Parts: sequence; structure tokens; C-alpha cells
Amino acid sequence: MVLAQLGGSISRALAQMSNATVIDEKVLNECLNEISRALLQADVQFKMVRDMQANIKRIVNLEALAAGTNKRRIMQQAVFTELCTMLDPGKPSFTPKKGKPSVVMFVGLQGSGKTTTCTKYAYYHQKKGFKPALVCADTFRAGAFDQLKQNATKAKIPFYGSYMESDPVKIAVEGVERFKKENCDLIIVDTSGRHKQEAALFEEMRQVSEATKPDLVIFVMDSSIGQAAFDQAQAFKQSVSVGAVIITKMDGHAKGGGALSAVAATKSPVIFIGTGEHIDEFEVFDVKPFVSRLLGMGDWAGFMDKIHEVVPTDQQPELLQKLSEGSFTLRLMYEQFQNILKMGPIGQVFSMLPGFSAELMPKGHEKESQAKIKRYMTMMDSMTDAELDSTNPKLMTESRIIRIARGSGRPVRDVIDMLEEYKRLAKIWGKMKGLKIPKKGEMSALSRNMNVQHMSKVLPPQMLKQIGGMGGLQSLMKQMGSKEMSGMFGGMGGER
Ligand SMILES: Nc1nc2c(ncn2[C@@H]2O[C@H](COP(=O)(O)OP(=O)(O)OP(=O)(O)O)[C@@H](O)[C@H]2O)c(=O)[nH]1
Repeated sequence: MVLAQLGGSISRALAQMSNATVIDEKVLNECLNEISRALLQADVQFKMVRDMQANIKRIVNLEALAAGTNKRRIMQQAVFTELCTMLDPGKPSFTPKKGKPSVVMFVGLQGSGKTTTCTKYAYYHQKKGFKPALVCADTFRAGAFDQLKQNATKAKIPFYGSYMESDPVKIAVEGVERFKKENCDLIIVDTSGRHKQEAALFEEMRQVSEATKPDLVIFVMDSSIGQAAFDQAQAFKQSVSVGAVIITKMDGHAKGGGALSAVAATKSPVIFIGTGEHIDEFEVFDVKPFVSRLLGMGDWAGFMDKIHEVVPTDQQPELLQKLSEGSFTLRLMYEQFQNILKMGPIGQVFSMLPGFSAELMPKGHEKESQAKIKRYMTMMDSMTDAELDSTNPKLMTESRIIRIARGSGRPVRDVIDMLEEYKRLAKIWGKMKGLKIPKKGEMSALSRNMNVQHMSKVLPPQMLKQIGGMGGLQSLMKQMGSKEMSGMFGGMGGER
């Protein structure tokens, strides 16, 4: 919720700036101050906000802003890039390998969600084929072992702990040794967390770490702790060598900005976020989609922006019309591929839309993806007009597929792949059926014409979850009114 408000504030600051007739130093500073205020309210640490402001000023060229048609985009891109840089410490964390024993130690204050997160982490890896085990080295909180035991039993994960032993180091060492003998490849050590950052707690962490020699220490942080995040994360980092961060309770009223601070303090990446109490409410953390959410951009708004930017103006009305009809033909796919290839780094476009980036364009494989798209287009060149313009997948019979394969000199498998890709995209685009798509310069139409049903269909599922599902979306729309919503979802696009 608060994340959405941050997005709204930043959108408004950017909108105000791009509405100004002359963009001079004063207007730019006002915009940056607005953005800084919004970030501070979202609990991003003061020093980080100040540095970011300075960096943006360096990146953004006033002359380009003054002359440019893309003021808002230039600024938005600068803010986006800066936040991504803050969240990316530049070095990936240790990742456990199947079949090779790894010890991962969890640290964090009491109530941060550490014990729950240990089980989520174990369960996540178990599903990926690991053989995880849990060790409860929390002898401080009565009931900690019971909690771990319960969680572990539910998830069918072996565990180790003791009701009698009071030395956490001893338990940790015994547990790790036992599970190494049992050929577990991911041994997770849960440690105690007192309610305060006390010297005794840090000394205990240090000793457990020294005795178990973990391959990775994960710092677990409750996302709602706000401005205290930086100091807390730093205190843990100073005692043990934290190599990764997990932020919990992202489903609540978290402002999210604390994550930035934790990364800065530990110089370690956020690897997962907790999005609920349930064992599978646990998501791999990706910097870019998170920042999109933090900025309230939403992938959808970004995608709309891209349509306006990439698709030639004369093709836009037709494309938007087809989108709103929900009829996605192979010809439409072909035309979009053409547009995408023209614009260069294709990753940027499709990554805006959920489902596109992962499958069609895995990160770091842009070249191969480009080649794949070209291959798809070659095959489509061998199709008839009727095939290209049909929305009926049943039309593509075996004999037609063989003919296309022969005509394009590609194996039949490739044609089938291309058609699968088309079906996948058609399904996503089909969700937009009936939605009034705003034209350039009338972005607010989006807010006037949308309803909860439509919004829930077009929002990326993660974003919808973040808002609190259908119920959350409904109350958000009621609460914020159409003005706010246009800022949130449409404000980044449209009039420039
Ligand atoms: N909503 C929500 N609740 C969570 C999440 N992660 C943990 N919790 C809840 O937070 C509370 C505290 O979690 P614990 O795992 O007991 O906390 P802890 O940090 O291990 O506490 P100690 O064992 O005392 O160190 C529990 O009620 C969890 O169900 C999350 O991602 N979302």
C-alpha cells in the first residue's frame, strides 16, 4: 500500500516537471526534492537519498531535458537506474549446489520472521531437488525449537535441536555434523534473536558462525522496521559475515525502502522476500521488478509507455484497437517483432510485460533471443494471409505445419515452438480484451475507464498480491480515487 503511495508521489513529481514550459535548474531541483521527500517517507535512509539526488543531477542533462520530448522518461529512467544500483551490490551471493554439503546460517532479531524463513528457504530448495535439514540453535527463546519442529515436520524436512542443552554452539555443531553424515546438501542453522541488538546476541552469533563455518550467513529483516534497517543490518554485518539478505512481511504495510538500506549496510544482495505466513509465500527477489513496484510503475504502465515509444505512430491506433478486442493474430505478433527488432535492446520491451521476459528472453541472452525472433519471422514468412490473420489456433493443422517447415527450411519442431509462443502471447494479450486503451496524450482515460476486474487482469500477479489481492485492489481504488490511480498506473506514460 505504502509502496503504491510512493509510486504516486514520484509520478506526480515527474508529471509536474514535464508540465513546466521551461525546464531550468529550479524546476529540476523541485522535482528532485519531491522525489527525495517521497523516498524518505518510504524509509529510505537519508544519506542514500542525498547521494541519489546528487547522482541523478549528474546523469540528467538539463539541456536534453529542456529540448527533449521525453522529459519524464529521462527522469524516470534516471530514478529507476539509481534505485537499481542501490539495490545491486554488484556481487552475487553464494548459492548452494545440489549434492555438495552447504551450511547456511540465519541471523536476525527476534520476531523478524527468521524461523519461518528458515523453513521457507529449506522448502524452496527441497522442491528444487535439494536435501535440506534444519538445526535449531536458538536456546534463548522458549518454544523456538517447538516452532521449528512443527514447521519442519509439516514440510517433511529433517530437523535437529534440544530441549535440554543450553549451549547454542554445541547444538549447532552437533546438528551440522549429523546432517553432513546423513548426506544432506543444505544444512540450515537457525539462531536466536533477542528483541534488542545486544552485545551478548552478537557474541553468540560470532561463536556459532566460527564453530559451524557457514558457507553463507543470511540476515533476515522485517520490512516494517523502517529507518532502523540500516543500523540493524550494519550491526549484524559487523559481527558475522553476512552474505545475503531476506526481507520478510512484504505482504503487510511495509514501506519497502528499508530493503535499500539493508543492502547498503551489508553490501549483500536481497535474495528472497517473504510475502506471507505460509511456507510457500516466498519469492525470489529480482531488483528490477521490485524497483518498478517501488516506483509504482507497474510493468503494465511501462509496457504501455513502450508501445507509445516503439510502435510507429500510424500503427498505434490499430494495435491498441486490436489489443482492446483481445484478438491477437500471428500477423500482429509478426508486426510487433518487427518493431522490437528495429528498436535494439529487445529485452527492455518485453520485460515490461509479465511472462514475456523469462521465457522469450532470458536475461543475458538477448542475442539468442533476437535470433529466435528472426527465426520465428522467417517461418511466418512462409505462412498464408489466412493463417496470419486467423485467431483460431485449430487452423494450424499438421499438414500446414509441415508445409511451413519445408517452406522456411526449418525443422517442424521449430514451427511448433513458434506456434506455442504465439499461443502464450495471445493468452496474455487476450486478458486485455475490453479494456479501453488510452491513446497518447489521454492517459487519464485509463483511470476513467478501468474497473477492478480489468485492473486485476492486467496487473502483474506479484503486484496484485502486493496490493492485497482483489480485496486490496478494490479498497485501494476506492481510497485513492481515480486521480491517484492515474498517477500510479498511467502517470508514467502518456503525455510527454
Ligand atoms: N505476514 C507475514 N508474516 C510473516 C512472514 N514471515 C514471518 N511471519 C510471521 O512473523 C512472526 C514471527 O516469525 P518467527 O519466524 O517466529 O520469528 P523469528 O524471527 O524466528 O523469531 P525468533 O525465533 O524469536 O528469533 C510469525 O507469526 C510468522 O508467521 C511474512 O513474510 N509475512
